[in-house]
Amino acid sequence: LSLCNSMAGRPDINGLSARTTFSLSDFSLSLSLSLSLSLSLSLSLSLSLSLSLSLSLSLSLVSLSFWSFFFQLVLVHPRRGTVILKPPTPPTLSATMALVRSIQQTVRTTGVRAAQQVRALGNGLPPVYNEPVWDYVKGVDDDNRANIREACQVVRNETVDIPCVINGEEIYSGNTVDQLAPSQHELTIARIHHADEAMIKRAIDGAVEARKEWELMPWEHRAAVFLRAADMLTTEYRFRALATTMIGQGKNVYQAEIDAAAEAADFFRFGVHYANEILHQQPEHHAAHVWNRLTYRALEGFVAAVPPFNFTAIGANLGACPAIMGNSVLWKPTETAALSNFTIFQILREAGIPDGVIQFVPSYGPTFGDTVAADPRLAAINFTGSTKTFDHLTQLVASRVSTYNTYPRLIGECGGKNFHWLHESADVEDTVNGTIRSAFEYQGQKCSACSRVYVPRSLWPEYKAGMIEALKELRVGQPDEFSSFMTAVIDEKSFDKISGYIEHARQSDDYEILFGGECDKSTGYFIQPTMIQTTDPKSRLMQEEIFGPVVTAYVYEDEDWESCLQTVNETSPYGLTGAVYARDRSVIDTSLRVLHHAAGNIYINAKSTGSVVGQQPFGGARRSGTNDKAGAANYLLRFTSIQSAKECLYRLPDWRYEYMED
Ligand SMILES: NC(=O)c1ccc[n+]([C@@H]2O[C@H](COP(=O)([O-])OP(=O)(O)OC[C@H]3O[C@@H](n4cnc5c(N)ncnc54)[C@H](O)[C@@H]3O)[C@@H](O)[C@H]2O)c1
Ligand SMILES: N[C@@H](CCC=O)C(=O)O
Repeated sequence: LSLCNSMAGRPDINGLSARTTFSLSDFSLSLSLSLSLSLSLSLSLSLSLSLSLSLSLSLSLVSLSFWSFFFQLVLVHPRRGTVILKPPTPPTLSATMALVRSIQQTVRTTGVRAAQQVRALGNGLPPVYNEPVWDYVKGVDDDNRANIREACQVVRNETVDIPCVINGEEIYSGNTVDQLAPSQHELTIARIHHADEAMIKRAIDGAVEARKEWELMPWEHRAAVFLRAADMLTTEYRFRALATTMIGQGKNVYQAEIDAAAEAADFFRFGVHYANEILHQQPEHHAAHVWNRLTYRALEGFVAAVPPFNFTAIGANLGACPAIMGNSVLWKPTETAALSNFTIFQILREAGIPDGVIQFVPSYGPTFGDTVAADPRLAAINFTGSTKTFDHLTQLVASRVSTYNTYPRLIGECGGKNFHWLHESADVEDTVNGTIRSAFEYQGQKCSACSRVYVPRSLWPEYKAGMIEALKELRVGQPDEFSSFMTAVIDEKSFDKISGYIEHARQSDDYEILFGGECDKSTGYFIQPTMIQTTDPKSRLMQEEIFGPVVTAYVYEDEDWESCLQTVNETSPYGLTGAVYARDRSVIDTSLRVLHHAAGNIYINAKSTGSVVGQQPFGGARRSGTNDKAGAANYLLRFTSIQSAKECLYRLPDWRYEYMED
C-alpha cells in the first residue's frame, strides 16, 4: 500500500526537489519485509540447528537483510531511486550519485513493475501512476540533456509535411499553412496540409462508421491501445514529443517535460483507469427476480476535438480520451501546435488505434467549426481554448439545435484571470517564488497563470523587492538553452495583444510598470517578464485575460483584507484558478468561503498553476468553462450515454392486480 501511495505523488510541482519528497512509509515496507524475513528464517533455523550455527546464520541474515533493505529501497521506489541516496556532502558521495543516476532508468522501470504487481491485484488493470518528471540536471542527467539537445536539433533542421489522416489514409492536400518556431522566425518546422469542407465531411462519415465496431470491441483491447501509447510516449518517443513541443510551442525543457511526457501519458493511463471504474459501476439494488444492468454506450455520432496551442497534453486528452469510452473523434490540432499533436497522433496509430476512430484533420478553425456544427451526427464538441471561440461554437450549435440526432454535449475549458491573494500572515519568500513560477513559467501562457496579485501594505516592500530581484535573474532565451526560464510567446497575434496591454499600462495613470515592459519581435516574439502596479483594483489589467508574461499587483490596507477578498471575487468574469497565501488558519477559512465560486481550482499556500492528473482535477466555471474536470472520472462521463437495462427473471403470470378480486 505504501508503494501505491507513494506513486500517487509527482515531485517538483510546487518547487520541491524530487529528492526530498519520499516518505517514511517507503522505507517501512522494505524494513518490515527484510526484518521479518530474517527473523522467521533465523527462528526456524535455530529450532533445527545448533545454537552457535543458528546465531552465526542469524547474524549473516541480519547483515543480508540490511543490504536487501538498502537495495529494495532503491528498486521499489516507483518514482525516484535517487531520492534515497541524497548525499549529505555532495563531493564525498558524488560517485555513488553518479552510479545511481546511471541505473536510474532501470530503477524507474523496476520500481514501477514492482508496484504494478501490487496494484494489479485490485482492479484487474495494470496500476495507474503519475509519470515521473525527469529533471535534466547538469552533471547528473547529462545523457538526457544530450538526447534532448539532439532531438531539438532534428526539429530545427527539418520541415515536416503534416497530412490529414482520414480512415488511415494520409492526405497531402496541398493547401498548406506553415508552423513557425515562436523564438526564431526563420525556422519553419512543419508544413500543415489543411482539410477543406469536403474532406472534413469524409472524415465524419468514416468516423461514424468506425465507431460501430470500435465501441463494441472488448474493453481490454480498447484500453490496451492507450496504455501502450503511454508507454511508447514515455520511452522511445519521449525526446521527440518534448522537442516538437519545445521548438514548436516555445517551452523550456522542464515545461515540455511536465506537458508532453508526463501529463499526456497521465491522461492516457488515468483515462483508462477512470473508464474502467465507470464501466464497472452497476446498480446495487435489484428487486426480487430482477437483474438491473447499465451499459456505457459511446455517443451516437462523432466527437469534434478542438484543442489550444499551449499544451500538447490537452491535444492528447481532447483527441484521444473520448475514444477510450468507445467514441470516434475528429481531432483538429491548432496550427501553432500541429507538430507535437501529430507526434502524439502517430504514437496512437503505432499503438494500434484502428483507422477512422481518430481522424486527424488539421484545418482552418472556422471551416472546421462550421462543418462539424452543420452535421446532424455531431454528438459532442470537446473544446479547450478562448472563451470567445467557445461562445461562438456554443452559439453555432444553439442556432441548429433541432437539427441534431442527439443533443450535442458541449465541453469547454476556457480562459482565466487567476489571482494570488496574500494575507499579512503570508510567508513572503514563498509567495514570491510561487508568483514568479505561476506568472512567468511558459511566458504566462497557461490558462492557470497568475495574472493579478493582491498584497497587504505591510508586506509590499519585501514582496516587491523579492519579485524584482528574482525578475532580474530570470533569463529569456531559446527553448533548448538550459539557462532559459522563459522563451518567446506563441505568435504575432499574441505578441501584439500582450504588448498592447503593456502599452495601455504605459499610457494610463492607473498603472506603474515596476519591471520589464520591453517587447521585441524582430527575431522571435519576445516579451520581457513584466510586473505592473495598479491603484485601481477594477481596472482592465485586473479583469481581462492577457495570456502572456504580465502580472499586475494591487496593494490593499492590511485591515481591509476581508473587503479585498470580496474584490477578488467580483473583479473578473472568470473562475479558473486562484491561490490564497496565509498562515492564519481562520483567515484561510474565511478566504475559502468568500472565494467559494471564484476558482474551479483553488490553492492554499501554493501557486495557481501545475495541476496534476488524478490529483487536482482541472477546470473552472463562470466564464472559464463548463468545469468538466480534465484528469478525473467526471470528464470521461461526458463521453458516454448510459443505457439502463432491466431483465425479468420470471414470467408475468397475469395482467390483473390482486386487489381487483372482490
Ligand atoms: N481552461 C483550460 O483548461 C484551458 C487550458 C488551456 C488553454 N485555455 C485557454 O485557451 C486560450 C489560448 O488558446 P488558443 O489561443 O489556442 O485559443 P483559441 O480560442 O484561439 O483557439 C482554440 C482552438 O479553437 C480553434 N478555433 C478557432 N476558431 C474556431 C472556430 N470558429 N470553429 C472551430 N474552431 C475554432 C483554433 O484553431 C484552436 O484549435 C486561452 O484563453 C486559455 O486560457 C484554457
Ligand atoms: N492544467 C494546467 C493548465 C492548463 C491550461 O493551460 C495547470 O494547472 O497549470
